[in-house]
Amino acid sequence: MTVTVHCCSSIASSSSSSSSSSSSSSSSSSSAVAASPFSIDIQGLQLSLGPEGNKRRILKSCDLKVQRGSLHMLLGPNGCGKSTLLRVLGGLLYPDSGLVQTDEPSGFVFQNPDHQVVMPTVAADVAFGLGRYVLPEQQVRDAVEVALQLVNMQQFMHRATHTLSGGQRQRVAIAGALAEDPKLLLLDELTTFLDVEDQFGVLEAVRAVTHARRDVTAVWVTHRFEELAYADAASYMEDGRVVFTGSPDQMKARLRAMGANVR
Ligand SMILES: Nc1ncnc2c1ncn2[C@@H]1O[C@H](COP(=O)(O)OP(=O)(O)OP(=O)(O)O)[C@@H](O)[C@H]1O
Repeated sequence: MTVTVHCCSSIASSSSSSSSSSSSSSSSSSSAVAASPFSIDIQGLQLSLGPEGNKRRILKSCDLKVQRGSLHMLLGPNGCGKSTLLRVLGGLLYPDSGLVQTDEPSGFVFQNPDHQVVMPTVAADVAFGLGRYVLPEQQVRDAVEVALQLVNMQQFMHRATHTLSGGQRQRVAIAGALAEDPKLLLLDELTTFLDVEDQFGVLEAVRAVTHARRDVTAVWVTHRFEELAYADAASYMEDGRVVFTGSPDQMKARLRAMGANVR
């Protein structure tokens, strides 16, 4: 039997892709993740995707460990499986086999903030996700304020979202995820559409969150090697598996050895 574990609960998993946004079910409790320094521990993860009868193996015996409270970057060529791995980490896809242990809950932020920042004002947008819980108004207000402070956007609380820059919108999207108090922030190519100033503003915000809240881990998918300057550690994926994990300097050395132009 293959056992897939998300945080402290285990799921017996024998088949692949599902698309639930909730990442775990109840059952036997284990403190394996809470007691370990790793917020992510993946071993031998295999996942196939595609139409029934024509599935393709996307993740191939993939291993990954990520230190709790770190900003961990995930790099690799197009199509190597970075986003798919992120979706497994967030419980949006279930592996065919392998062990997946992650802190929970997780919050996603995607490439295009226009798909996530949907409310007319910043405060309403950050509070949006909290709408599915029954919470006192003051608690929602406090959560919104704290989340906006974490990304240094508190002064924009009452601004109309359509007046924000791309980077500011990304930070609002991150605050929206943070308002739900995730332990894992899953960030997929957030800076693709941003100019340099916004790019580094968003990175600063994410790094500040992981440094202020040592129980929050961020996994940041990127193609931009200069962003390694903000990472605590990084992994490189190729063809469905993680082939290297190291410090930002070790990653840069590896990329240079592969012929990449990395300063
Ligand atoms: N639902 C799906 N069905 C079939 N194949 C899929 C599905 N989702 C992703 N794939 C394939 O899985 C492979 C990995 O995709 P993924 O998006 O994870 O790569 P990536 O490393 O994030 O790429 P990029 O850097 O271009 O965003 C690709 O070949 C993609 O076509």
